[in-house]
Amino acid sequence: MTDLALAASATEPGPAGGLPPVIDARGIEKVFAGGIVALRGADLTVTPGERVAIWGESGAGKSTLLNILGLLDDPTAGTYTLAGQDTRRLSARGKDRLRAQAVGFVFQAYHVLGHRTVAQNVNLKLSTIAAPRQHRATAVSAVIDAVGLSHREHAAGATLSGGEKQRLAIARAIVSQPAVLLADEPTGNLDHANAAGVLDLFDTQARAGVAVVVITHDERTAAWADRVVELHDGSTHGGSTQGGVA
Ligand SMILES: Nc1ncnc2c1ncn2[C@@H]1O[C@H](COP(=O)(O)OP(=O)(O)OP(=O)(O)O)[C@@H](O)[C@H]1O
Repeated sequence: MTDLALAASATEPGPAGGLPPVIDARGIEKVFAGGIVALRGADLTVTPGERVAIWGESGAGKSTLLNILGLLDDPTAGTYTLAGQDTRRLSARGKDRLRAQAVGFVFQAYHVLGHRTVAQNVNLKLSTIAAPRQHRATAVSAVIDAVGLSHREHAAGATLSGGEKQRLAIARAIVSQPAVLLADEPTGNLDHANAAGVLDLFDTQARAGVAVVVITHDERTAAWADRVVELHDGSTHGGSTQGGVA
């Protein structure tokens, strides 16, 4: 388990008697400019090591919720505690710091830098959290090995296959040992074998205590999750296992 996940689980046990949630979002509303209501009272609690799929039709608010969970956007109402920190109390800089330390992102479109090598892509994430320079090379090599890309460590990102790009994106997301991994359609561009490889890597993270939250339209990915949370018109169904807040 990562330090942040441990810190989050070191508080009182949750209402259900298990680990307290590392993600605890309640009554989340998001109204965009022009009055567009994307979320209307969404709830989501996720404990360390849990694998949660978020499922819902186009426009249901899935990406909006993921952006809020990843501190890329603020809710217009509701409370959100991430890794034990009430995000309403954080400055913009505090949110940047918590995001860099606690959250790893994986997107459908990979967002790999094509002109940088595999190792440089991963190393960039470590520079965002100011990791000690003497530890970076070892940490970078270890995660590149963990995702099965050692033979491509010095290849340019642009030369990787789609499956390799997504494994690189996962290496970059996990190198900082986040408490939470947030993924938006991570298997959407991949064939069955590569999608299964991505889910295997997520399993390894979950077993290490990382909370994994995945937006998906893919039934295999939904079947893989411990829990499927349905978003419908900005509201969650099954967002919490703890005390009926969903
Ligand atoms: N920046 C924005 N400004 C205004 N409206 C937005 C903005 N972002 C999203 N929306 C609207 O909020 C609603 C929810 O969008 P969101 O992208 O969260 O849905 P989604 O469930 O992820 O959809 P999809 O599966 O198609 O990606 C939609 O009506 C969308 O048009």
